[in-house]
Amino acid sequence: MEQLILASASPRRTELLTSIGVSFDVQPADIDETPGPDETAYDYVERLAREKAEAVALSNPHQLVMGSDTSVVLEGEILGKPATQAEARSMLTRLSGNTHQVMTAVALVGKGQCQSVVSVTNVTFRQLEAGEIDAYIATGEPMDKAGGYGIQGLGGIFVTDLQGSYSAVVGLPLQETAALLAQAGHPVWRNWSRR
Ligand SMILES: Cc1cn([C@H]2C[C@H](O)[C@@H](COP(=O)(O)OP(=O)(O)OP(=O)(O)O)O2)c(=O)[nH]c1=O
Repeated sequence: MEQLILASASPRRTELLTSIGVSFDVQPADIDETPGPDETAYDYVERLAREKAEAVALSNPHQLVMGSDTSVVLEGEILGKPATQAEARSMLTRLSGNTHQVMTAVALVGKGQCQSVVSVTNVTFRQLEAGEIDAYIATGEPMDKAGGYGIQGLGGIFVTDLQGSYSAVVGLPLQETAALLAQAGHPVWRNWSRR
């Protein structure tokens, strides 16, 4: 198959895509991530995933390129990666005791075409104590993650319920990603070997 390029700087996405037996190159995309004035969170993550893939496809026209975006959405509001510790504190305080959505889009660009999917997962946090929020921020874990937490790390102790795709919360919905690749004529299982 044509070489697949993952247009992402996220170490979680590299790990997740590797875990389903796909081989690929990594080429992060640098795009403007400002939401449009009336853009819904759903449309926003889909557009960003597509624009990341398209940006990298420009210089790799004969390759398949995958882009993805994850946003945490609370009452319709997009919470991206916190820029400061104060912003992380404010996000975690708002997520405390509430249910939010994690929206992760994946887009696959090849031969001038783009296919995309959006996965929506409901995640519920218990009430968080102010002291534990501060201790969590001091670990550094929130800073490169949408919504200011990592479910796969220390942040896992905040989660009381999850409805949807765990892998999508970490950064890439595995079922949907494999389905996109299969649709493009590259079922992931063709590369599987004994392990
Ligand atoms: C909610 C949540 C997000 N995240 C991460 C996944 C993504 O890496 C990040 C969301 O930011 P993104 O902007 O989607 O991705 P990124 O900037 O890390 O990488 P790129 O745009 O180059 O693909 O948050 C977790 O690792 N665990 C979680 O529980």
